[in-house]
Amino acid sequence: RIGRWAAPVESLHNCPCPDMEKVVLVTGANSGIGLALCERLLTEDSQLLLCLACRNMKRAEDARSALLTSHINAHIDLLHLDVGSVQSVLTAAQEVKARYNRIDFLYLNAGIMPNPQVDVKALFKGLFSRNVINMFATAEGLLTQQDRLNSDGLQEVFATNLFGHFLLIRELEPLLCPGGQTSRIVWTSSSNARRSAFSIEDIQHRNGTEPYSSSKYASDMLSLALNRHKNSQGLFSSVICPGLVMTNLTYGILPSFFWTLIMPIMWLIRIFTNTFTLTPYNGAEALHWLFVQNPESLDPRAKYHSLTSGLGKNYTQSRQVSNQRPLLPQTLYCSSLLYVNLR
Ligand SMILES: NC(=O)C1=CN([C@@H]2O[C@H](COP(=O)(O)OP(=O)(O)OC[C@H]3O[C@@H](n4cnc5c(N)ncnc54)[C@H](OP(=O)(O)O)[C@@H]3O)[C@@H](O)[C@H]2O)C=CC1
Ligand SMILES: CC(C)=CCC[C@@H](C)[C@H]1CC[C@H]2C3=C(CC[C@]12C)[C@@]1(C)CCC(=O)C[C@@H]1CC3
Repeated sequence: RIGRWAAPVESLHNCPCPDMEKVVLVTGANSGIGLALCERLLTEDSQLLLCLACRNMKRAEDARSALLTSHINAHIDLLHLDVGSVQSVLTAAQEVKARYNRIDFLYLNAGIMPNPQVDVKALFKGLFSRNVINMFATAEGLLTQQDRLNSDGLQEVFATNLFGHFLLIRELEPLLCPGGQTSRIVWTSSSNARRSAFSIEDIQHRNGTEPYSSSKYASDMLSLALNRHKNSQGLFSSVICPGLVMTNLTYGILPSFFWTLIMPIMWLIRIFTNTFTLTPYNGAEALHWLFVQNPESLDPRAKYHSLTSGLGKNYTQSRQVSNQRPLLPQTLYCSSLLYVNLR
């Protein structure tokens, strides 16, 4: 399995899509940043074949209807995918292989942060420290989560944010870079990704209280490793950070009325950090920006940040992924392969 990447000719069948139409699959496409991305992609390219991969088909249908109101002739497919379930990923990948002959863009956007807790004491202490801007940009030291085991016996955050997506990539290998074309993978990571939250001895973050931060750091490292292994075959992986965005995920941290109350403060903070993108449209900036870039011009070690200035201007900035342990991407990649092959 490890050596399998190029598309066998016999897998190129039953394709409903004309040759020039880009096939784009987005996980977690029914709300927040994923849905905003879909809207922006359809505005950018009306010829797209867009596949919304979602765990809840009612929400997926609603998202498709919303997208079709502004893009009447858009080609939008739905796919049932619970990225946190091994069986669902395998079934969904089979379905994708039956429907399409290639994937041009795979946006790995679905993500969870279960039972988040804000450390109010650390927040107040941070407000009066020199580290205040960094604290607002990265939430360092502010957030913990309570993870649990899923029905596959994996930690839920690891399974959803990282492993399910890695398994999906592996299963979709035959559709990536067929016939020498390029394919792109884009991970929605986070400024909350922190090296110190990740341990190769505890990949699933069973024993800690920052599984979200850990899983996002791991996705940064996996993307690095994918680039090392697959760039020469035409597969390019990128990670983005959407900033702080008001979505269901953030409404799980603090209630929406509280966010509405402190909105003026957040606009003020935006002047100093630019990372308070706040709307899903703004947060999807880097995801959209990558769509229109030539992959060969991208830095494989970069993390692309969606930023919004105090005056509301959106832009994308690249910063280096922090990797102070050069062997980590490789080790994580091999460990993930092991997980996939042991499933
Ligand atoms: N909001 C923010 O400030 C930031 C968000 N991010 C990242 O952005 C990404 C999108 O999140 P955001 O838009 O904010 O939040 P949302 O909760 O609005 O979106 C998350 C999406 O992922 C889907 N999802 C969750 N679990 C699964 C699963 N097991 N299988 C399939 N789909 C699933 C959700 O589906 P459902 O509706 O069914 O729950 C939803 O569509 C996440 O990866 C998040 O970590 C990163 C940095 C900041
Ligand atoms: C006055 C004010 C803005 C109070 C809010 C304090 C905190 C709740 C936020 C400060 C920085 C935020 C942040 C996130 C969540 C909410 C904060 C901790 C994220 C962790 C959300 C998910 C991510 O992936 C990154 C975000 C970084 C910043």
